[in-house]
Amino acid sequence: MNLLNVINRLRKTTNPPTEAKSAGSSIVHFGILGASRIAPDAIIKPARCHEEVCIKAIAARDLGRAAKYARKWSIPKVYGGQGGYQDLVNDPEVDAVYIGLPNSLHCEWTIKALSAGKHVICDKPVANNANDTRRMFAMAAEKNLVLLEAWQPRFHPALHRMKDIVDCSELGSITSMHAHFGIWGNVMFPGDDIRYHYDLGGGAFMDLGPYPLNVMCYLTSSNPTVECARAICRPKSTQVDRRMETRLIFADTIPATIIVDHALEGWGPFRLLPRWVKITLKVECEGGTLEIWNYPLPSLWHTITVTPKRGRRRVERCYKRQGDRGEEWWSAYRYQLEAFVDKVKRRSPMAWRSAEDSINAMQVIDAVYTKVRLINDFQNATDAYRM
Ligand SMILES: NC(=O)C1=CN([C@@H]2O[C@H](COP(=O)(O)OP(=O)(O)OC[C@H]3O[C@@H](n4cnc5c(N)ncnc54)[C@H](OP(=O)(O)O)[C@@H]3O)[C@@H](O)[C@H]2O)C=CC1
Ligand SMILES: O=C1OC[C@@H](O)[C@H](O)[C@H]1O
Repeated sequence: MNLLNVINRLRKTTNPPTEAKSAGSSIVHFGILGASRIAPDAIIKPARCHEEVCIKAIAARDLGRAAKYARKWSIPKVYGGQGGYQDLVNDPEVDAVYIGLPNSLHCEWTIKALSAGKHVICDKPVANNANDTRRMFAMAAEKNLVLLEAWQPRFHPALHRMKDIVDCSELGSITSMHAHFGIWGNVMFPGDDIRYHYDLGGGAFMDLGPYPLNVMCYLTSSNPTVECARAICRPKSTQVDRRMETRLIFADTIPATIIVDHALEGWGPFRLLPRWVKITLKVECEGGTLEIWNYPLPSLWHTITVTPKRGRRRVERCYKRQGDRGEEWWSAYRYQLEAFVDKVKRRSPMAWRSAEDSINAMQVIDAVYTKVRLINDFQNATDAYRM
């Protein structure tokens, strides 16, 4: 590992080069709903370096905000005001819609986009609950359109490498798993952030839980039952979890713990020293342990540490797999876009997150909230969008 190479890779990951676009009709034109913070990383920059993708339009609730965002990111069409989102969804020049709205709006706008005949990438968690998730994917299937929950680590080679290590005989069967995803939310997000509002589908487990949960489902090729859960709510809230601790059982026998936290404790004397993030995942196996650091954003930097009971400990990194498409500097979002376009074009993607993956994960999220009795009048939201 050479520091200059790492810096060069990171520079391209965060600011990718612009690819020449392929001829007209083969391009997938995207519209973006919401001038969100995540859209540049999730779709705008990946589109820049995908020869078959162009960003055609942006819609924001406020036209001025949409126009400013469009200027910043060189997006040709702008929609705003009360009907702005629907106007974008109706635009005949838009083939696919990226949804980076608050969680409580994912179902409504996915259904509206699918109804207008658009393919959809909807950010994680794909909905507020499993019922809505089922309806969204049923409609995508009925309309023969692609719907993808944007949980981007699933597309990154680092996770594929982990899965290979688990599936080969080197460490034997998994015996338990432990994950922690905590962030210093007070500094990273404003006090009125969407993550802190019950009505917008907020909560630490809604926001951070999908990462460790989905990795564990992927590694074990199974869905867990929820044994117990404990929530600590945000100050002055009885509905929005600041921290959630859960115990799950995968494949009937594998115990797992997941802790997510939007207000990570500090460290050192009196825990006064700040800590930005805590992202650990440890997989205990009969023949040793497997750990990954930075499973949420592996394209920035990650380590996969393999510690066999017999044999030497080693540290691996995997940004591109031999024989697969991709570049070392591709972000997980770029790998995700590659797969999405492959699906839209009826080609075989290198990896995929299926409807079942998303529905099953949402069922677990529902079950966690039910355990801590924070659930939930989310289900009521369903009626408003019933077709
Ligand atoms: N996959 C990933 O790596 C990540 C995924 N996410 C997911 O992306 C989504 C958006 O997150 P993030 O970009 O951080 O959020 P932001 O708050 O930056 O963006 C949310 C957007 O939603 C729109 N919006 C519509 N209705 C409302 C409302 N009532 N209140 C607030 N905003 C509203 C706003 O758009 P407008 O411009 O129209 O006002 C705003 O731009 C979430 O689902 C989150 O879980 C977030 C971070 C990382
Ligand atoms: O998806 C996400 O990933 C990173 C987190 O910091 C953020 O809260 C979340 O929305």
